[in-house]
Amino acid sequence: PESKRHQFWETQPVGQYRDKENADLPDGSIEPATPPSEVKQEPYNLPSSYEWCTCDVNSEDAMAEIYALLTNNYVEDDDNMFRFDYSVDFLRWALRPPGYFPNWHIGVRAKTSKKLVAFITGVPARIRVKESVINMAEINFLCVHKKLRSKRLAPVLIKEVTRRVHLENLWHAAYTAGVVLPTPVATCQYWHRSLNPKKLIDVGFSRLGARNTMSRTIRLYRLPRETVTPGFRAMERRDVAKVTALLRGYLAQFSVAPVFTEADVEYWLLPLENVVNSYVVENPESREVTDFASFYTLPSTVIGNEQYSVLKAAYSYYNVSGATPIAQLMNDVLIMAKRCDYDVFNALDIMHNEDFLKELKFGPGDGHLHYYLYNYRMKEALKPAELGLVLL
Ligand SMILES: CCCCCCCCCCCCCC(=O)CSCCNC(=O)CCNC(=O)[C@H](O)C(C)(C)COP(=O)(O)OP(=O)(O)OC[C@H]1O[C@@H](n2cnc3c(N)ncnc32)[C@H](O)[C@@H]1OP(=O)(O)O
Ligand SMILES: CN(C)Cc1n[nH]c2ccc(-c3ccc(F)cc3OCCn3ccnc3)cc12
Repeated sequence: PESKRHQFWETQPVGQYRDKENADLPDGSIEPATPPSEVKQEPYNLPSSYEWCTCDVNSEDAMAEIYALLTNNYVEDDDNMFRFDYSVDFLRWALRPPGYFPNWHIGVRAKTSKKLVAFITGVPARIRVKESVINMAEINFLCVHKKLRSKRLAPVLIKEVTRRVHLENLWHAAYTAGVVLPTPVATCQYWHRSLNPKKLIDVGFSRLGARNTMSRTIRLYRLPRETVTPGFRAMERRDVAKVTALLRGYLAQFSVAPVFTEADVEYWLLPLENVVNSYVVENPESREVTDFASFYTLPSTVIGNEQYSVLKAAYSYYNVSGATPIAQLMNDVLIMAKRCDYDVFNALDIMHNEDFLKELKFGPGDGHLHYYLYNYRMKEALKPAELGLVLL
């Protein structure tokens, strides 16, 4: 894809293909900070029939509009069989972390109909990149209505969120995408573990293996009702301090990872019904919290299937195997997901996930998720196992 031109991305402070020849460029920021007074004060120009709006995530109506735009126009898999169906509760959770900026929830409306036709968001995050801890923005939910595609609206949305992040004196960002852009800091593979194989085959997510019958396949993925690890239970507020210590210690080994405070752990990792599930292993004798595991809930719309309309999917989030073998810990998580009626459990090959994927009968997905940093050059791409960051 090096020959492919990136008219917009070539203008941005991101690793450029042409940098390859320039091996002596150091890793780190590409551009210096700009004095706040020099940051463009007014929004970028939109095509004349569109206008900017700030979406108030505390408003039911605004959330309904955001939900409607995304559920009909957001990310689909390569075969256009599934489309992410982020729930309103999930979006509120994803967009209001401690210290969030309301004006980083950016919409575009058609002036006449006032219809929401595009969206992009940022939330603040403290992320360590190698030895540097950087306050940055996590960019997500970039979406242009299907009817307005290929009109170069995305670069305007990206420049506008960049401008608003700059106004808060922040100069870096992290984002992920299924598409290849200049230039990934890491490229990960996603894996799927069937929990409801019959439904997955009926919707075309999985195919029956040549030498396998349906009943053999159902038996292959069967899970017990009960977890096996003594002290395995749902996380509670009283666990926040111990989970924070456990997680901070664990994430220190990765090249890119969030730096979580107790407030972050309380916000991002306490169970929230239909949004995030989290579990601890508390040693019955010592009362020590030795392990942690979590997943988030992100259903996908099944596009054009009479029998089913939604695929209930769980996504591996942050997991720490301390005293429990990671395959045993994650198998207990699979058992909980199956008990909560999930159809599939997804995971990326990041952190130590490779240590359980094959053993727990995950199969490889058909695409990749690329990780990006804005305004940070990293000459050598990272291996997925060096990544300790999960974006929603
Ligand atoms: C210091 C703070 C910095 C903050 C900002 C950091 C950067 C944040 C960056 C954003 C991170 C978002 C992360 C995130 O949300 C998670 S990735 C999910 C993105 N959303 C979707 O895939 C939803 C369905 N697709 C769409 O809505 C449209 O196709 C979108 C809106 C994707 C593109 O709309 P379009 O109508 O199809 O296309 P044009 O308007 O004509 O524009 C074409 C240009 O857009 C470039 N493009 C395409 N997809 C992209 C993507 N996923 N990231 C970045 N750039 C993307 C493309 O390379 C081309 O530029 P080039 O000509 O240079 O190649
Ligand atoms: C991360 N966050 C930014 C959303 C996002 N954007 N683009 C994506 C491309 C892949 C994945 C992904 C991540 C982990 C995973 F286990 C499966 C995935 O996609 C399966 C294929 N698919 C796409 C849509 N419906 C199904 C997420 C994303």
